[in-house]
Amino acid sequence: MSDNDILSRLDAALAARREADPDTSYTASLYAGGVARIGAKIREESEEVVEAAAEDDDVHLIHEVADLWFHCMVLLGSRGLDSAAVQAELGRRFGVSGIEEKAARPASDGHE
Ligand SMILES: N=c1c2ncn([C@@H]3O[C@H](COP(=O)(O)OP(=O)(O)OP(=O)(O)O)[C@@H](O)[C@H]3O)c2ncn1[C@@H]1O[C@H](COP(=O)(O)O)[C@@H](O)[C@H]1O
Repeated sequence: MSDNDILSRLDAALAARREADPDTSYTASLYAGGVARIGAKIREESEEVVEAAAEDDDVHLIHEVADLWFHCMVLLGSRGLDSAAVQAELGRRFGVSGIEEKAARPASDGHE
């Protein structure tokens, strides 16, 4: 099994946690707190990623990015989505220059 399979395995685990007890599942406790709680964790973990990036400790950086990915996956799970949807979007973008893609966006596109 490749390391990439961990994302789909984790997707399945996170989906199963929708029925779990928040007292025994960290994921279920995040779901119970909704976007406010999950979003707060994503902000916190994002900050920790940036702080780790300023250090010369690759293991710490990888640990913090894993925390951030995990909490983003929980956010997707809370909406009934999963990492496969994000991988599909990255696949759609693959090979398209970010500079060219942004220049081709319609003027009405609200994304920055
Ligand atoms: N991959 C993860 C995972 N990554 C991080 N975390 C938790 O995320 C939390 C992060 O907490 P904190 O912010 O307090 O910790 P921190 O920011 O790393 O702390 P410091 O860096 O400041 O020391 C910790 O409780 C971690 O255990 C995770 N919790 C669960 N999973 C996966 O989710 C599955 C389901 O977990 P449960 O829902 O708990 O059963 C597990 O089997 C795992 O596969």
